[in-house]
Amino acid sequence: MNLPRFNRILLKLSGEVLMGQGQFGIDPATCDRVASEIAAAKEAGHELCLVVGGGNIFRGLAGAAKGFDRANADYMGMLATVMNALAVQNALERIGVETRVQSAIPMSSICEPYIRRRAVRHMEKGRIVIFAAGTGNPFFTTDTAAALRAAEMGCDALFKGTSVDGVYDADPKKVPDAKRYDTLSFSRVLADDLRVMDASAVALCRDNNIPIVVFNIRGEGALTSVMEGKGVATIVQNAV
Ligand SMILES: Nc1ncnc2c1ncn2[C@@H]1O[C@H](COP(=O)(O)OP(=O)(O)OP(=O)(O)O)[C@@H](O)[C@H]1O
Ligand SMILES: O=c1ccn([C@@H]2O[C@H](COP(=O)(O)O)[C@@H](O)[C@H]2O)c(=O)[nH]1
Repeated sequence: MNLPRFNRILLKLSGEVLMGQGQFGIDPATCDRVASEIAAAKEAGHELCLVVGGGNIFRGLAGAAKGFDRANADYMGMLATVMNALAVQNALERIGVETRVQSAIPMSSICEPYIRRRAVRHMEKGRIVIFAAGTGNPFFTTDTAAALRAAEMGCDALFKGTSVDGVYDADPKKVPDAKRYDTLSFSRVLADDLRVMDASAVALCRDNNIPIVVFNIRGEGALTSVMEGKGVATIVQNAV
């Protein structure tokens, strides 16, 4: 599909994708591949910031289902996103891309605390800012953190790099003949309860008029082609 060219982009990287072919944890080769595609997007003139998920390590809801206190489990999930952020930072810096990690939960020995104006300044200097620890609050996810940071950083679009190639009329992992959309409106996603992203994240993007591009980031070159406005993706935006 043809996507408009977006200048400042928040890329939400699924934690699960960082597992590569594994079942858990962080695959260094996958981090390297994603990093080189991010570097190519930067070279092509995009301004980028990242929010990294934690699903490859720990999800609060899954922890709560096993008996952990929900808020505690969510804090564990947020800590998982910090590990992923450091892994992605490492991969980017190995290929010469300047980065800063900012965490919504201050941990000053490891990274900077989240300070919006400082993050904006880093971006103006051409650094890629990696936002860790989600929103810093339990009962949220990194999708909502991505929408929040996209709004705060004045991004033109939120790209959700995940393990499905767009938004379907039902979960394609459960319904094999689900139909994929090329474009659809925020209100349709919410009304039809399409769960590729949290409703709170979708509503935040709708209210701030930030289009969401959902694409599969697992394939070699997937990020590059979607950044170039090609490839398979679904764009969710306000009805025109
Ligand atoms: N209508 C739908 N269209 C597309 N995907 C859907 C839909 N409903 C549910 N999904 C599911 O949403 C998932 C993507 O979102 P999810 O929140 O699980 O992961 P993520 O945010 O990419 O990663 P992580 O939690 O690992 O950081 C897909 O794997 C897909 O199975
Ligand atoms: O703002 C936030 C963001 C995340 N969490 C917790 O972290 C995990 C991992 O994030 P994913 O979005 O699932 O990748 C999430 O399951 C929550 O438990 C949070 O509490 N607040």
